[in-house]
Amino acid sequence: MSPIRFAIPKGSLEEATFKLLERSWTKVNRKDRTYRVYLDDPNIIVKMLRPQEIPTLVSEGLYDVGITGKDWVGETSADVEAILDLEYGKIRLVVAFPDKYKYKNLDEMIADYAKKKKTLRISSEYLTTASKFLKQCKSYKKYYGSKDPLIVTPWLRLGTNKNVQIHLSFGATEAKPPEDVDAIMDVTETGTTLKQNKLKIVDEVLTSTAHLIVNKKSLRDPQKREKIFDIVTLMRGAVHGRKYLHIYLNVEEQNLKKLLQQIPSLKKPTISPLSEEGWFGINTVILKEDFHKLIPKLRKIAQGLVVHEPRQILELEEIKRDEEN
Ligand SMILES: Nc1ncnc2c1ncn2[C@@H]1O[C@H](COP(=O)(O)OP(=O)(O)OP(=O)(O)O)[C@@H](O)[C@H]1O
Ligand SMILES: O=P(O)(O)OC[C@H]1O[C@H](OP(=O)(O)OP(=O)(O)O)[C@H](O)[C@@H]1O
Repeated sequence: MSPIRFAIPKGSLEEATFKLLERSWTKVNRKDRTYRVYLDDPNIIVKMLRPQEIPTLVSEGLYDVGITGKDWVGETSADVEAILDLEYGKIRLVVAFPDKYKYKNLDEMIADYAKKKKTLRISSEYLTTASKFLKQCKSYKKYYGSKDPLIVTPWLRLGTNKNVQIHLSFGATEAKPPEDVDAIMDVTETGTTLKQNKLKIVDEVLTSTAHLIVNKKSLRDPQKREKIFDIVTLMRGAVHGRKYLHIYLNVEEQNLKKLLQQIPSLKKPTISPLSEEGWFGINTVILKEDFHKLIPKLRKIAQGLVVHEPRQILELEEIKRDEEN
């Protein structure tokens, strides 16, 4: 079988991606400056690329699988299957402008600029998302109909509506208003950069997290499909595992029933007799967020609590069902 080609993101998703790979496979080696990564599986060839390029590379079949932000899958309109939400790299794509402006949202700004015949300039890395967002604004439709906003890049200009312009940003987008542009469409995580640049969020365009994406043709190839589902299984186990704790505790027989009424589990807790009569060991997997709520109860009826963070929790039945569909 030809190996599976796997593209992973370089940049702000990089660190969390490596953490997840390390939980999913047992060895992850990285060769500095070559952007090549080696897993303990010779049938997976991994390379680091910019997340903005990954959806197109996967849709064109240069890579079978990739990790990138869902925002860039939409921006590039790549025909790929977003098979697994990896639940990190959580951001909001928002429209923002100087907090001293009186407009409540972009729609109001479009209307006012149109009335005053002023050119509206927006800076963004997300050219198609910005264009689509503008075109669905009520006042844009009212003043400009279905005309495409002018997209300005150093190489190309697209669209006919010179009154509303989207300028390609190469970064530091928040620094541009009010002198260079009137508004921005940019990613925010904590909101700090916007605040420090005295900008306010006026519209939320989308939210995004990192996803595992797959080439649709590879998914139809029986051999590749098998291997892709191995990857999905391992990574889904790691994503799932992060949310749980594996706990082990000892309990006296007289408290066993009470404990079982209170303790959560994935299916049912395992009960094993200890070598001392009248005592039992309980093994169970609980949600991390439930742990602190359990402590006051456990303190009163259990002994010797051991807590582990599971590397992976593999819901094999569920994954098998997905694979068969
Ligand atoms: N804090 C963040 N800032 C920007 N993008 C983020 C952040 N957290 C996650 N992402 C995701 O990372 C992807 C963009 O990658 P990256 O941040 O490397 O590009 P960038 O914004 O051009 O930044 P840089 O040029 O600093 O590397 C998008 O899918 C985006 O949703
Ligand atoms: O809401 P916050 O937590 O402040 O984070 C958001 C900022 O982080 C990213 O910038 P990055 O550092 O990647 O630099 P860039 O502007 O060159 O993309 C993003 O483009 C925002 O500018």
